[in-house]
Amino acid sequence: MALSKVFHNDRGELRIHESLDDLAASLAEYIAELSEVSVKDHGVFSIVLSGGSLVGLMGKLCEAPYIRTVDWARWHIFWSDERVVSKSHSDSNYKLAKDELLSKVPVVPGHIHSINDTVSAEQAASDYEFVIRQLVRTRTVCASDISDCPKFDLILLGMGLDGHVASLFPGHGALDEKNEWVTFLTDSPKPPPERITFTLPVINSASNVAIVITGENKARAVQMVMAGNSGPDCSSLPAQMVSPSSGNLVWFLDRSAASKLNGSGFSE
Ligand SMILES: O=C(O)[C@H](O)[C@@H](O)[C@H](O)[C@H](O)COP(=O)(O)O
Repeated sequence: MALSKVFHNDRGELRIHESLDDLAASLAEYIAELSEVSVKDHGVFSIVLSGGSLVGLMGKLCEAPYIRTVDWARWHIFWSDERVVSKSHSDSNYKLAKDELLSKVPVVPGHIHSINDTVSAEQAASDYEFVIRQLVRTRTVCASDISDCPKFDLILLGMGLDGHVASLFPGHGALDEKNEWVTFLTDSPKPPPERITFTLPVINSASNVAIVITGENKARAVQMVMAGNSGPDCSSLPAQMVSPSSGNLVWFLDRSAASKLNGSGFSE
């Protein structure tokens, strides 16, 4: 059992782990459990990945016992955001997940829903939304009962130093998108500039959202997010806007990322 301390506050459940290894163990256990519950409930596990360090931290899923016990054939895999580059490019979130996770577990290739990498960012966003709409129509992905959005079983997010999640950056217009499920950027402050991203209504309609943050360099951003402080332009940080309407939010932190949180009023 991984060593972690669990706290609750109005931002959800906070799990603070002694080490990266403990965090990786706890994350694998959490994902495997949600997979089991979702497959039992509706026969599918719809899981949404992000880029960055997250995928590497999911590595224990490729090992015993999960490699045998997870019902991989029921997984449908999506991305909360993707860089609009070729799937073989080192910036591709698809390539990252394929190399570090998906090529090591028996998922069904037809269940890996990556973007069309041969078109513009705008077209890629619209094509991706179309694919998801079809999957909601055929009930592969559940529909939200409180919004016109899909209800993914689990959306996994990382957080940048500036508090961004998916490709929703502080002060960017994509944060205000209310109608589209997937939008696009051609001016991402973090390279590469062209990206597609799930919008906040989609993220906040999920059954479960987990935000995974590690490292000392994220401690200040974590402190700001948890304290409800705003960014330099006085607006909320994107990570603060993640608040599933009828789902659960869990923050996975290591001790370094949580190092500035002491005394922030969390209750065990
Ligand atoms: O495509 C992307 O750029 C990511 O999806 C992005 O949102 C990432 O998750 C964060 O920047 C955290 O990345 P790190 O964990 O590597 O800092």
